[in-house]
Amino acid sequence: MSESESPAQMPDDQPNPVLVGPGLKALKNEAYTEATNATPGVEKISSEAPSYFNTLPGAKAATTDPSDTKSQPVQTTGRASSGMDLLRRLSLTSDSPMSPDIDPRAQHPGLRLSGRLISAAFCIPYKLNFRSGSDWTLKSRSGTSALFDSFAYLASDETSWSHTLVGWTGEVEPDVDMKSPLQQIHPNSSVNAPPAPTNLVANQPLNKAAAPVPVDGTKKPPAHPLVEGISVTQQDRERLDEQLSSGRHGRVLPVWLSDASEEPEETILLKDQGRWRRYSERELYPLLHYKQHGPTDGRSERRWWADYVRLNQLFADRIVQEYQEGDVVWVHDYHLFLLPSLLRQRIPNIYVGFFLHSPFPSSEFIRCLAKRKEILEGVLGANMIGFQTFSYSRHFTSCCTRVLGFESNSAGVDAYGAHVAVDVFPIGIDARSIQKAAFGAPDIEKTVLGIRKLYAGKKIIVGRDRLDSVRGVAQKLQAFEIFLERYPEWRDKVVLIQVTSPTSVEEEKEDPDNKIAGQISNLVSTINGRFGSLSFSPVQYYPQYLSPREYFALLRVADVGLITTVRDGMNTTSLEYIVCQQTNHSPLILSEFSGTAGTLPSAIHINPWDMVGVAGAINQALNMPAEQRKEQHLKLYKHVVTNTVSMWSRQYLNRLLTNLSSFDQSVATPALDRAKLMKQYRKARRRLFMFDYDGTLTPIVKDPQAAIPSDRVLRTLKSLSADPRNAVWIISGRDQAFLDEWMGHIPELGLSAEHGCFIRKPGSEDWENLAESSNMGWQKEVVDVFQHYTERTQGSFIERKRVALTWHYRRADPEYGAFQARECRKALEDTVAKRWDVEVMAGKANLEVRPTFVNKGFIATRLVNEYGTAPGKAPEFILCLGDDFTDEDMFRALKKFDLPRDHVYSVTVGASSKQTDASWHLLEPADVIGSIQMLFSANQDH
Ligand SMILES: O=P(O)(O)OC[C@H]1O[C@@H](O)[C@H](O)[C@@H](O)[C@@H]1O
Repeated sequence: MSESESPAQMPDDQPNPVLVGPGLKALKNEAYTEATNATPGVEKISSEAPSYFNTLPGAKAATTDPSDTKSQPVQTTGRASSGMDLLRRLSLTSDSPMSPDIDPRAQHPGLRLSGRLISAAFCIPYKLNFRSGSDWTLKSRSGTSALFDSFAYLASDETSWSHTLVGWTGEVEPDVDMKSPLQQIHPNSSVNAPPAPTNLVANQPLNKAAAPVPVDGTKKPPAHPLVEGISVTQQDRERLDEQLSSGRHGRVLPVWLSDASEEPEETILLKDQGRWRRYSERELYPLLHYKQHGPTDGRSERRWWADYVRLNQLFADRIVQEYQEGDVVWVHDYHLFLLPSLLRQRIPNIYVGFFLHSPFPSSEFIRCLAKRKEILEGVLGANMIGFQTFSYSRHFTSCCTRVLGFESNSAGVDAYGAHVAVDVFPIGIDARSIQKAAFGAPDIEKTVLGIRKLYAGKKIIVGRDRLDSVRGVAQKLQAFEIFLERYPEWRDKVVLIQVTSPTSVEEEKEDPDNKIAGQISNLVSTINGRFGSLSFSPVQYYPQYLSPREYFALLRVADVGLITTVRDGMNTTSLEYIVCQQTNHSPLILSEFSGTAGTLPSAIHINPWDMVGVAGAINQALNMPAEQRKEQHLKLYKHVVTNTVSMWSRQYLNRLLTNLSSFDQSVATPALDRAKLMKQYRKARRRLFMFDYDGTLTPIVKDPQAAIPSDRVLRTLKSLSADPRNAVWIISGRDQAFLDEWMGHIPELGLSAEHGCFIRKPGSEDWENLAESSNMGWQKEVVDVFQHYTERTQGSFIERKRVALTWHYRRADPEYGAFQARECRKALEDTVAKRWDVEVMAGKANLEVRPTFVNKGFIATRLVNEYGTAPGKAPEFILCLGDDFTDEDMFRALKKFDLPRDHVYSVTVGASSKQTDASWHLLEPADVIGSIQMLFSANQDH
């Protein structure tokens, strides 16, 4: 995720774990994240420094304790609102709690909600240190701070949800004396040792790592627990469950990722723990950020994929164990793309939302992914998918159309007949706690003064990024060099303080050459060599984690905030910077490639690839008059404090529930009950089968002529129709020639062509034309319209049948084809359909026109009527299967007969959430044949 890593930015060896043992003791100075939503037993930081509001002239102190979440906004007087009034009000309202949510159960009575919300995120908000048999050590996990704040909000009294967070434990680390000597120096050394930290203010190395390691030559070196694996017993796991349940994020259920087979074993061995992130962080993360790999033999990728599937399955298992009817599940981010579908397979009516925190690129990138189908289908199991910006959502819907052939528009995707809503929710931050940390944390004023003193007389440009190639640090340095070149008046008067924390990207972490780090340090040396002197270096580069205090102090002292990311889902650093600038009003230079850009139009937007443009923007920002800075900051600030992370959570959930209410999910179609079907099949002596062809007996393929029946299908139909008790019909939109050619050799089959225009009875070779008497004058007009669109839609073509006409766009560009089909349909409905009695039908990547008086429902009715409907005459077993809109006519026709319910099985092929008149569903054509073979072989046994 592309949120900033604050507030927990310290490296793991910082001596300030947030939570230690079951007592959940928080250390005062670093635990600001714990301050707003105090957990019993967790000590709060005190906030003595004046809040922004209190520092404003004439402002009335709202409360004495800014951490008091029950504080109320101050009422402003009746005079006209000045900018300052607004700021004052915003400053306070952002800090005051929102009124508790209205209970979603009251708002959406039709949904039968339980009031419980299960969030699924890749990792729990803590890093775990483990020693068998004793308490776990829990530290705040860095990164995705906004998301963790959202969980805290959902678990707080401010909402009526009962919240449970399900997440992976993350890489469990052994407690310090279980580690190898190497591990004791750099706890991260299995991954990438952090550089020796330096103190930002004193600029002195704190190099603890330089201490010599005592070596006892008489002892065998200890086994490396991260290599050998860590064994965690059932009791250890239970102890952790207990420790986790009392934090500010509410109930936290850890997912244990291991190779243990089905049932969780008594003792779990955690080994090569990094493997669980490999597929998502090596394959998905780069691609989502527009980076493509070179070709490989694909072996490693297959292994990573297997782990990715297992990871998602283990999450599904954990959630299913926890699930109660009416629960809402909210899945976060690309590590869990498969989870929505895995959940839906097991709980068809489940309410699931998904939110992607990273960018979603153009389909041109996604289509390069070997598992593109699985990934898209996985996430389409959700009822609603949220994105940070409109362009990401647009890319997603377009991808579903291009890669999966699903119809989509900006409101959502029709996946197997189910509507999956797609919407945009730019994430915010917890402005209130940032404000408190930046202005109220102990010693922060000292740190601010320290930095100012260090760079007295200089303008300070601040950059804080992760060292991923997509964060644009190299672009920033290059632009800064050009700035110093083109604007010599600023030399010696400006310093760029650039802080980078280690990359979070698996692939880059393990790059032995550390290319990006090398590139950055070369650029820093070049700039300092060119423009520095013995006493001053214009780039101060800190490759290290910062403590929250240093981080916020840095954002406060900045004269310019500079963000040049080349891809970023959101970029919450920019939002935190705005909160920290409430007294200075320093401008923000923001890359147009960050998700935040769309919501912050008052920042100075730059294209990070245009170095000269960025250099100009730096000059503009440094020269900006105070009044303009204030005015721009006011607008930015207003956005940040009104669009907080709590607001984001609420909006997402409200929209999800509204969508669920409008597409009645409670009527999800159940999977065909095969046992029931078989029972009735065995009992019945008169049985009627009606099969659609395309999409039911064969999968939909690019070229309609290539959709020929497989041997398995033909054998099944032959065997089924050989039983004299069975009447078996194919009721298709296909023409007689096609049906004759591929199924005509089975004499016992009944055939109906062109959506009911023709029928060929079992045992006969002649076709009856039911549309004989109708005037076909409409055909020429339809062909003319089709022709018009064929000429303008590359890859489309017309299929002329005897009566019905079909325009196919399956081989055209999917989005353009769908667009043209809509236009074509409108043109037909406005002209031909007004003059003639014909129906225009949208099929799967086609448009069909046929006379209105015949349809598949008419044939179904006729076939049932041929038996007669009186008891003893009517068929005792009817199985009718179809996949598309035209087959719904059959399902509707069957509903009109007054036959016993367990005698009639109407089955749609597609998702359970499809809007259909069928009573049952099967997922795909292979399941249709499987179910029929089951009946047939069962019958042979009897
Ligand atoms: O009704 P079915 O069997 O699903 O067929 C629908 C359409 O499928 C297309 O593939 C055929 O080219 C059309 O001619 C046909 O009408």
